[in-house]
Amino acid sequence: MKQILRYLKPYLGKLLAATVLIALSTLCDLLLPTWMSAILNGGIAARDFPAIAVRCLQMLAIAAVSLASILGGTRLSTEVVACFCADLRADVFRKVNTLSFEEFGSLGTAALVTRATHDVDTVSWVASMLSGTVATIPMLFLGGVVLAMRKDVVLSLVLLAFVPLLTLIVVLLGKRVLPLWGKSDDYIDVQNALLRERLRGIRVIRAFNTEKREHGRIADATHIMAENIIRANVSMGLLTPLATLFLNISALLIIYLGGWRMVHGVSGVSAGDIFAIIQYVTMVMNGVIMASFAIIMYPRAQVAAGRIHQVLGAEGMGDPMAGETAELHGEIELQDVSFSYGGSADAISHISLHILPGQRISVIGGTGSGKSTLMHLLLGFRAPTQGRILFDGRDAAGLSKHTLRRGISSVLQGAAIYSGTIGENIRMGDPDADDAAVTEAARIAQLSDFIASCEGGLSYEIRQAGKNLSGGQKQRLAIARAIIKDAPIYIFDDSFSALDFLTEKNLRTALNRRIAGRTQIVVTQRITSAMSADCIFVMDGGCLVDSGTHNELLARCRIYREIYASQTGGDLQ
Ligand SMILES: Nc1ncnc2c1ncn2[C@@H]1O[C@H](COP(=O)(O)OP(=O)(O)OP(=O)(O)O)[C@@H](O)[C@H]1O
Repeated sequence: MKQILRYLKPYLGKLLAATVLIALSTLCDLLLPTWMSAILNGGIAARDFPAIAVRCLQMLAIAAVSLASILGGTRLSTEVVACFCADLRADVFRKVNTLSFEEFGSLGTAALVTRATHDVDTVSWVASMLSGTVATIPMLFLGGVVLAMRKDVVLSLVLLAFVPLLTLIVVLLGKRVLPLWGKSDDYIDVQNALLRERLRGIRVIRAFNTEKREHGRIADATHIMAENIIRANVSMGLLTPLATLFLNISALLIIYLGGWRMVHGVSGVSAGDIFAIIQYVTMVMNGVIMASFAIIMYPRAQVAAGRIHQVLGAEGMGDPMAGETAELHGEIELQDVSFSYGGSADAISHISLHILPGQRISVIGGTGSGKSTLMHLLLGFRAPTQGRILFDGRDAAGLSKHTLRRGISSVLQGAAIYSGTIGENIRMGDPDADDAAVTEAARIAQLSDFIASCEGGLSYEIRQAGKNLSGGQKQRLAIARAIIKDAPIYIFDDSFSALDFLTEKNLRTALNRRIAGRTQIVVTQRITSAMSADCIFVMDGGCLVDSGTHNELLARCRIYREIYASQTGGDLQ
């Protein structure tokens, strides 16, 4: 919690001002019953109208100060809480960007969304407490008790009976609802993950007509959460009626006892005093409810803070070589590289290869043979568990992430497209590119006709994740984004699979012209996409089984020949 509360530091001035203003408003509220009692005692009872008028004006002034200060205080407090949440969310998002793939895997995307939304909201309750109620609670409690006692000590003792009872009830309710809240909070991750996955795959669900079954699955998952929330809210719903009951009983007791003492002349308490004491008892009880509620809420906020800290405190990928700035020239060497995702088998096993600057490379292999994993290692997303990767003879471990990312332009499998315009999506590759450069990249990616057909051209709005684009349009847009970046190495991981033969041919011709002299690695399962490369690497079961030109491999590599035969219908040679 301490680390999370650090986010209030920039707003300490406003927080303090909010606290002072809200405290001032509470002070005014505490004065009002005394003034009212003075009107009843000194004005109404004495039939002194000028005194009544003066007191009324004074009360009006006090109420006006109270109103102005509560408005100002609430405004500041709201601002502090909103900024606190915004800063915390921004930091969670910033941290998420630096998480390693292992951390991503262990936390899960849905949980990360929950941390940045629901958990931040829960923790923001502490911020709002600190920027307001923190002063109100002791003032209501102490002020109420002292001012009530000043009127009549015996009548004020009613508080002694009801305050502990009310506290006990709130604490018991808290004990009951806290685990229920905890369970429903835990379930938010599960629910988010289910919803996210199902919404992403909504087309498949519709295509296979499984809406009913999926609906049932989500309903089952949310049912548990709903059950806990209902039970918690029903319990908490008891608080207001019980508090009102206690208030009414205590008011009756004060009136009864006060009336008895007044009639029997036991004390000099007046009707005005009895009225004021009832008001103060109400204030004290409100203070008690607020304090007890704070005691209940704090552990919940603490759990949320711990969950946020899971993200903020994560080690992240880090960059031990940050600050290092080398220029890559396109030479890549792998020396006995292996990589494991943590399972028993290596995803990549003892791979050694050498790529010269400017070479056009294809990596071909069956599904799951380790092609994408190999590309992720080159991009520095993961580090080899064994062996070395060298760029221009320099160990990649000695290069900064910045050097690697500036030196390699890539289209990853499943081309990610973002909401925004076509132009904005392409410019992600080079934010400084002018319209002419964007248009040229789009031309090479065979997107010109599509862009011309879109209303607004480059300004055409793409919906979230490219929902209004076809698979081939998404791939070409991602290719345009990679092309616009000027880099010595280009990686295309399964980036042409959604293109028809002619479009791929035209695109590859224009691409080869554009990036001639740069190292080009095309990962593919299609023989037609691989065969024109200077060198083809054949992968199988995480191993590099052979490498060479198309003709060399046809002549000597059984796996390559099988791939060739299966895709061209040609006989095995
Ligand atoms: N994040 C991951 N966690 C655990 N195992 C993984 C992960 N990603 C891939 N693998 C495993 O590593 C192996 C290689 O996967 P990879 O994605 O590199 O293959 P690929 O050749 O690119 O396959 P495809 O052509 O189907 O994309 C597979 O057995 C796969 O199950």
